[in-house]
Amino acid sequence: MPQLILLRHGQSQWNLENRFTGWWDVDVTEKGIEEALAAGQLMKERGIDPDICFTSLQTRAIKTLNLALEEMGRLWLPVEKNYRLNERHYGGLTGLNKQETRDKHGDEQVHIWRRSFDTPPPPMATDSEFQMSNDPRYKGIEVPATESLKDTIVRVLPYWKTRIAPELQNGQTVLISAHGNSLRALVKHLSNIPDDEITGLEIPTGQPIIYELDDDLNEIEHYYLSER
Ligand SMILES: O=C(O)[C@@H](CO)OP(=O)(O)O
Repeated sequence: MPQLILLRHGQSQWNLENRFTGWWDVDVTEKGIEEALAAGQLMKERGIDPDICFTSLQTRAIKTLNLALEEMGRLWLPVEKNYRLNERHYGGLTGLNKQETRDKHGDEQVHIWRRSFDTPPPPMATDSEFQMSNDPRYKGIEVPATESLKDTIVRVLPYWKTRIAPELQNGQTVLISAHGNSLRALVKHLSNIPDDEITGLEIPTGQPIIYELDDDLNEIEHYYLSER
């Protein structure tokens, strides 16, 4: 039966500083490194044995994957990186402190920006210091100015359908190292979660989530590996 492992990157520098991050490329912290190593150790202990891995174009997810794979003795596994697994683009909020933004705009407005299904944050200015449009990794890709969770789902799902699902259907065990919102997109799809419920799901950093799937990739069950 196909098995899928979802892993959110370990704590990032801007998770620690409580700043809106999105497509800005921050590294993992010391704690994030420890979380990634612990995730790898846990997967190794429990006999989780991926055949192929997918990740985003962002350092925090790539590094988490590499640290976990090293711990598992699996640095040699094939890894495919794609911007479609990136975090949701946080638009003009990128770089701002989440608490300061609440103090300025109110809890309700910030909650809408963070957790509404289809209301995107204000767009990022073209001359923002956090603009990623000219970053070489996004050559040929239209970097969004902002994204809602709905927009993120629209970008993630075609990649799931064309690249990831076929690997699972071929009997490969797949490990995906990604981000809070790109993983929400996948979890929503896999577990059939309604629009108004998925925004309430908080995915912890560095905790492998196992999806056991049937041959049509319908969920049989899912669980946090640490809880089994
Ligand atoms: O800042 C971000 O990019 C994300 C993930 O850390 O935050 P949020 O919890 O608001 O989706």
